[in-house]
Amino acid sequence: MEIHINGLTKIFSPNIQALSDIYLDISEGEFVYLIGTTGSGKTTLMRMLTREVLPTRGQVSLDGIDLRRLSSSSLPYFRRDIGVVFQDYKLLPNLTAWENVAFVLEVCGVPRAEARERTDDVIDKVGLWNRRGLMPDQLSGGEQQRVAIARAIVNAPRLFLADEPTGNLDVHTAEYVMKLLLSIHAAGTTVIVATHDQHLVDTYRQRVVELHMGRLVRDEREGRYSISGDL
Ligand SMILES: Nc1ncnc2c1ncn2[C@@H]1O[C@H](COP(=O)(O)OP(=O)(O)OP(=O)(O)O)[C@@H](O)[C@H]1O
Repeated sequence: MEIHINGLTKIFSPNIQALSDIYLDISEGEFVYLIGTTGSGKTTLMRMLTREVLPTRGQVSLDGIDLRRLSSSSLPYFRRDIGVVFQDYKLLPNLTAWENVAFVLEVCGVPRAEARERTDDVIDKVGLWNRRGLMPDQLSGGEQQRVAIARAIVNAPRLFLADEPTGNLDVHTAEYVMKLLLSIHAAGTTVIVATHDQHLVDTYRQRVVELHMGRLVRDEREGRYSISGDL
């Protein structure tokens, strides 16, 4: 999915300007880290890509569609193309890990046999096959996070947004999750990862966009890391 952001500004209240005049283009299939200190506007920017937050000024277009022009009836269809893992995983507490993922396909009307197969595949991919029958409160934080990732990718989204996907994870699990995100990228999905984890950014190098107090202060495209390990 291709993203064009033009003069984007978000003012929550007279003294809270979360984003100031952002210009940013992201091509189909790119991987972008969104970095910046706490409160710099990363989450606000991502929530504007899903149209949860509307601009005060400026424009966000995905694949040439100006999000302001989307009708509320077309919003759910538009969002099916976007996989999201935000800090609150919002897993359904009364469904197992497997059911949390399958539920997405059920809502989208995918035939049952196909839904079962796709859910099995993705649960296996995130390394939760042996945990698939457990309820969210029986899973560790890192396992819940991987259920959230599985749920976000089961519908083969064209854009994947992750807010601090490795926050609170040990080094080993963080690495596992990161490789998972790189494999989603390798399959052609546009990926945006908001993170404070400088180690991650230095290890798996990709385009880096930095915000500071709502302004875009850095955009570096050099030194890509690919899933095959080439730098
Ligand atoms: N719904 C809201 N109402 C009012 N202010 C908000 C709202 N959402 C965000 N803000 C403010 O906008 C600014 C940017 O917040 P945002 O969550 O986008 O930053 P962030 O870079 O994601 O921070 P963190 O790294 O801590 O998650 C902050 O000052 C925040 O308090």
